[in-house]
Amino acid sequence: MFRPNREQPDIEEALILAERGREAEVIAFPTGARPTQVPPAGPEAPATQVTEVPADADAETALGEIVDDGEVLKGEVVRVDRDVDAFVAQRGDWLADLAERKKSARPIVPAYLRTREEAAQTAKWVADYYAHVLAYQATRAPLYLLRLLGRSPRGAGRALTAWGRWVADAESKPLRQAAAQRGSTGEYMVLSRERNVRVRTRATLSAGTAAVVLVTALIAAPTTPGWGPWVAVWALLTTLGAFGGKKDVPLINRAVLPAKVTKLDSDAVLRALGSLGIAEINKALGPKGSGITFTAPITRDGPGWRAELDLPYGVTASAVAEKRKELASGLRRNLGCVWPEAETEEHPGRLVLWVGDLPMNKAKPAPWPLLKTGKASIFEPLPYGVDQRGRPVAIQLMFANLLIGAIPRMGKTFGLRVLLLAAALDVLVELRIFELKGTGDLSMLRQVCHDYGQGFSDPVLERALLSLREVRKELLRRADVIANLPRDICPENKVTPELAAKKTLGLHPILIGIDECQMLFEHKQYGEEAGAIAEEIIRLGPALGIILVVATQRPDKDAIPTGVASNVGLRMCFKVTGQVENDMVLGTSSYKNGLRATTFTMSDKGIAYAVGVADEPIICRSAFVDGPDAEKVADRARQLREASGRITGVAAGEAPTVDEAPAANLLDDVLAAWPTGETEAWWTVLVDRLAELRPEEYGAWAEVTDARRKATPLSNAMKSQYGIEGRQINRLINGKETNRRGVDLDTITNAIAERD
Ligand SMILES: Nc1ncnc2c1ncn2[C@@H]1O[C@H](COP(=O)(O)OP(=O)(O)OP(=O)(O)O)[C@@H](O)[C@H]1O
Repeated sequence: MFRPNREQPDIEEALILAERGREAEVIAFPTGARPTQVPPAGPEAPATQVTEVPADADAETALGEIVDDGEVLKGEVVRVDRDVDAFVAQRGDWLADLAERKKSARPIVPAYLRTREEAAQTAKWVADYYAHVLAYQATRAPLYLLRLLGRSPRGAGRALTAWGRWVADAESKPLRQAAAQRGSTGEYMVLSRERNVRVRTRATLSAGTAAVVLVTALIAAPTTPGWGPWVAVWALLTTLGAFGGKKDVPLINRAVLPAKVTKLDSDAVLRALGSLGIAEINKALGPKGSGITFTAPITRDGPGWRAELDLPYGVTASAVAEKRKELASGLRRNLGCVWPEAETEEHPGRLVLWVGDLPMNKAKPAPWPLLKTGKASIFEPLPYGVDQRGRPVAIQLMFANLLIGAIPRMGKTFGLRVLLLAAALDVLVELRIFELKGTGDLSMLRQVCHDYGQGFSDPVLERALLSLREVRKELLRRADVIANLPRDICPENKVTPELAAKKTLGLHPILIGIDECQMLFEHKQYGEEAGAIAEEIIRLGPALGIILVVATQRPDKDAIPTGVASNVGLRMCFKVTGQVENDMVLGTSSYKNGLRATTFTMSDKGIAYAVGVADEPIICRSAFVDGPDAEKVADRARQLREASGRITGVAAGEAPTVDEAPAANLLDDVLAAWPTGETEAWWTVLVDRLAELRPEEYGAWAEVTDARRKATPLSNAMKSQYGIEGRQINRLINGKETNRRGVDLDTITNAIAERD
């Protein structure tokens, strides 16, 4: 706003003023095109013409408009919002003010006491802290004792000097000297007499005390145990040692605290922010800078510390998050402990810095809530894992689709399995699972699957395509069913929990999970059609209760059809190596916006960026559910489904399960690969020999290093195709007894005989 002063018609001066820094800048008043008359700021403010500036106009435009009016306006350029502020203040809009203050009101119950877990974590931290300090000082106690002994001669000297000075009444000496210098004989004599009396009394007192101590010692000596004098000498020496201290060398060292129990303080935070190389922050922290404000004291928050602060104007929290490594260096903490985030409910410059006691990958994994008991509902968020602060993370799969990407061995299948197990615990969900690597990581779910395939041979991939075709048909049927339902039953034209529960409508949720989806989407014959159906499911499925979850260890445009990659709502990216893969999984420009799964290290297993799970992207770690536990959960899901009569398809034996069905006969191959002279063999040994025999058929099985996972595809195939169960076989390996599952040669030959 420009407030004219007609006595001095000099527009140039106004322009200079306008150019001179913020104070005199013409600021656009965000009212759109409609002019608003703003009341004067106070009684001294002259009644003025208000020149309105469009919301998007810059300073030059504003001044140009003034000249166009034909008037030469001259005067002080003032900030529009100054008047607005004054106006609001005049109105006494205390309600708005209160509402604003409420936003930053601190919680009544401190964060560290909000839940039982958080209180327990805080108590543990306090206990750890004091235990460390205690142990630290206790181990140094002998050193402190030696120090005291070393200082005792000095202490003895100081004590004797002080005692001598006291007996000799040294403190009154300056007074006597002053009286003598003034020639004040009377005063001097009085002081001398006083001193003599005092010296006599003190000397008598000292001698008396010494006599009492001596006599007591002599009386007590016969009854004192042998160590008594030593203790007395020790006590004397240490007391004298305490008197003999040096100011610059403290007796007791400050406990050196490990990062685990070191408190985060504001100095460390500011030092770290100052080391990021962000000019505005450095300016604010400089001698004439405005400083950086902590909007709340640094507190415990879960197993770590939380600092909340306003960055300087124009600096965003994501700019700081991008420099996480530098921040960790500035804080002298492990990278896995430092998690800067934006406080989304405030402004982009509000930074919440959470610094964990332990790196995320070293923290004890939180137990999965559904591990031992419980059912799930796919309409509710499914328990998945925890975020870096140890807070539970749940993922709402219903009405969404999920894409998971990572380089191999970072926890993609474990994460996928947690979600599939949770979905299996909702009896309404029809599961169609294809584990296209063939290692059997999801094989425990076969017993609850409507459709299941394992491996990457053509029959498995074809089965996966057929399943997608079936789902596509189902998509069309469901669209019809929903369109024909009365409004009061289906008000929002989408599947609800009530509709899903009505068996007759057939609107139960369907979850298709494809691990290593690139095997299917890149297939010469089936890939294109599978990709097209997947896209269709991604776009139309959510409202119709159909969910697609795909995971890949090679996130590129061939592995994931563009339509899938760009339309999927939930995304999880474990470690990847480059920006392209990062953006492929997390969405375009994610890398630029600071979501960098490339910064995860190889030991960050199970840790991923998750987009779409919460309002803002989060970092989370999947619950650790290993193979045996997963088997138990899947068994429980089977029981739940049996009890509610929801076993269909493959699980009910209605449709053929498709495994990595080798082109040749597996039984014959096992016999051909059998180690000469052996009557029994481990599955793992057979897998290696099969891979040698037919690398193209069995090569992938042998790539797996983990013994249990390596054995699974073969043992599963033998069981499902020929009903052959393995057994434990004990072998002496390097002098050590080792137990693994395997099979007897007789079992194989009998099965061949039976077949033939
Ligand atoms: N949440 C977790 N916490 C700790 N370790 C984990 C977690 N999730 C996975 N891991 C570890 O990471 C290893 C690899 O996991 P997983 O098999 O899921 O990897 P992947 O990405 O699917 O690998 P691939 O692509 O080769 O199949 C597992 O053996 C497991 O020990």
